Amino acid sequence: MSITTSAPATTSDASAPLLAANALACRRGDRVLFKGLDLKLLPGQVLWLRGANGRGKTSLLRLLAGLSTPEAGTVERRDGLLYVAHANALKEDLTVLESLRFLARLQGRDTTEAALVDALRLFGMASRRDAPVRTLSQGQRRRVALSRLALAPSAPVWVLDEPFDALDVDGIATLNGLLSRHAQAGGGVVLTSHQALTLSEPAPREIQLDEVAR
Ligand SMILES: Nc1ncnc2c1ncn2[C@@H]1O[C@H](COP(=O)(O)OP(=O)(O)OP(=O)(O)O)[C@@H](O)[C@H]1O
Repeated sequence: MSITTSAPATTSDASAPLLAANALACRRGDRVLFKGLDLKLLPGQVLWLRGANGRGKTSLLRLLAGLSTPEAGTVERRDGLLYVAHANALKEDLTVLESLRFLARLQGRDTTEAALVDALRLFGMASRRDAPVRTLSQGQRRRVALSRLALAPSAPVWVLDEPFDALDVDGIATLNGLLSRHAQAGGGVVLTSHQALTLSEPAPREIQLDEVAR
């Protein structure tokens, strides 16, 4: 069974998918969370993965990112994927700048300090570059974690778990702008969000995990 999407196909259907899940099944413990799940992410698309708490959104994102192995099915992805987990994975005792450098290196990126500061500036965090992470609010931590998205050149596929969590109105606008530019440049995004999206360009395609077979 295929998952359903709420928007019609886009004109980029002719392009090769950035990411494709085929007949995917996921088991956590003794429970099958979903099975027979098909999904394609085309260049220029933002997919909004929805579903009730515990339905398996994070589990699916981790499968798409190659961080866990499916019970059945396959995931095909182009080279270059950036995964931002729900947890910010920032070290409390590092500074903001050190944290972003560390995250960039985990991605295999050796980025100049100027580029790191530019990315922080986009999220309004450049002035806190020397502050220890432990002194930041939740929203500020989210901004630092998301600054990875602003490091150019970026991976074509972004997999983002609750990226809007804890962001204020300005932070949401900044992230929306980044998502739009990424899609316009031919990238693709799969994200989860319990809050309604305000992104309009491109209009996100909804994927309702509650409708997928267990
Ligand atoms: N390590 C684990 N071992 C066993 N079961 C797990 C494990 N991690 C998660 N689960 C279970 O898998 C199910 C799906 O969890 P997941 O985090 O993917 O859901 P979600 O849709 O992202 O939820 P939420 O909206 O609450 O973030 C849950 O019922 C959870 O209890």
